[in-house]
Amino acid sequence: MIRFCSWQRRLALTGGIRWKATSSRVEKAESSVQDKAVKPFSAIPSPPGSLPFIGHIRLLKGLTSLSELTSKLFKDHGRIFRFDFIGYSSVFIADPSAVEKTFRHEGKYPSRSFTEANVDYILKQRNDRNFFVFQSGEEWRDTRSKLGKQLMPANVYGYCPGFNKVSRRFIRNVYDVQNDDGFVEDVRDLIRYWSLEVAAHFAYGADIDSIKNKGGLEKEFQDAVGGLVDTLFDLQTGPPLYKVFPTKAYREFNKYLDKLIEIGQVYADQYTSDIKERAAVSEEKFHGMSLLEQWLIEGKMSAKDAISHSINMLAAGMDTTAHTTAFVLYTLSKHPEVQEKAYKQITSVLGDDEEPDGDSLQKMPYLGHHIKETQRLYQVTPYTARWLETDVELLNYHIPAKTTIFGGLETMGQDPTLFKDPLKFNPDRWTTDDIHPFTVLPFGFGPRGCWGRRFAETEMKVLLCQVS
Ligand code: HEM
Repeated sequence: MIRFCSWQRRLALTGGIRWKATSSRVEKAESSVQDKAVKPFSAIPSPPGSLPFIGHIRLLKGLTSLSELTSKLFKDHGRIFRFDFIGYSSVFIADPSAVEKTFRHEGKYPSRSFTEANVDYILKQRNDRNFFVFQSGEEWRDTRSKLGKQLMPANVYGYCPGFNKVSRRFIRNVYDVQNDDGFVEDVRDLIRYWSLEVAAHFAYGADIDSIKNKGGLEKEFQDAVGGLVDTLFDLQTGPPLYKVFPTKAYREFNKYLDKLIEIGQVYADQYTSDIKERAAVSEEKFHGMSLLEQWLIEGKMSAKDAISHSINMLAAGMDTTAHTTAFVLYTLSKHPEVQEKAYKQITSVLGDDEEPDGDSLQKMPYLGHHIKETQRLYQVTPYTARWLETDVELLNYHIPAKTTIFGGLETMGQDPTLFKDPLKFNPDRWTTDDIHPFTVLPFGFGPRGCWGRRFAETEMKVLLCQVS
């Protein structure tokens, strides 16, 4: 097994803020639940100093991680607090039953937040509304229904041979950067290459060697995805001045999106040129074909839409999976007992030189528990988000319709009232402990939940098998 150094300090970029609930916080939360009278929205605890229209915007100044701020606010206010921001109020909750209730009220067209409308506005200006993650209402529902078939287990498992190949290449790359003592200092770039290569495999059927192609399209793609995510953050957390003039964030968002579309088109031209000849395929052959090929062959959407959705999958799956995988390897390196258990399970299912496929992966539940436990402590997104069309009552407070409700995943994942010994890394808790299902939701929930969950979990399990 490859030995990884522990890189906790350097990797704790977005999550990993640890704190212990103080008794006053828990008491405060419990007392509010015990008081049965429903209180008005204005009574929800909130940081002081909210100004007209801009609200608490001053608290965002100089912030590099929103979760840093919200962890503090949960500590200060308990399980629910209100945050005012450019004319809107959002509510943050750290209670699994309240998170569940929010999802149960999400309606036919779940929406993540009012900021979706901001992105929708920009896409309308571009006359470019076929990006799945940003779609809403009937348009979103229609797209999602057209993409259902590709999520079937047989289809996802059909990519295992490609995932194995890319994972073997990752290991070879890791060996290349090992030091004389057999340790690897920093594998973040290699993990990002791996996640781009697996995503390019299922999205386009591309076989990319990022190290060999250094400086090529892959690097441009990664930079564009990173840039897009950063500008999205700026667009969503600043006043919508781009409606008045093209702000820097607005121009950059468009620049990165144009770049992604350009690269998607290059991949599409390169890897689907023989699509017409392959149009008559049996169901069995269909599995294992790239997403783009399948969508083009199915013909339920235009080629332009199919290309946009394939870029969307690549972009949505790349950094999320890389981040999670970095921490999966980190927790593996930190906990020899976890390595041992994973190794035993893998070798009890796979023979020498045998590679994992859908059947064998299903016989390795421990790998799933290891991933889930990693996600409990090291979240990609520290919140779930929903914007409801109807009023709802949460934790004895009235929440009016059209309020964004954020579920504090990071806070709940480390809450000692929800997890025994919460800072202990223990994958076995997922078989033994009684855990509320809405406490750890790294992929969100429901019809608007992560489209690529099965892809991500399969890729990571294949990598774990290859690493052992
Ligand atoms: C460990 C890796 C990943 C994590 C942690 C993750 C997490 C998430 C989360 C939290 C959401 C929002 C869900 C909600 O609002 O309920 C989401 C949405 C989405 N994810 Fe992932 N994701 C991962 C990998 C992937 C991959 C590999 C793909 C593509 C194959 C993908 C495609 C999407 C898409 C398209 C959406 C938007 C779905 C919609 O709006 O209907 N994700 N993801």
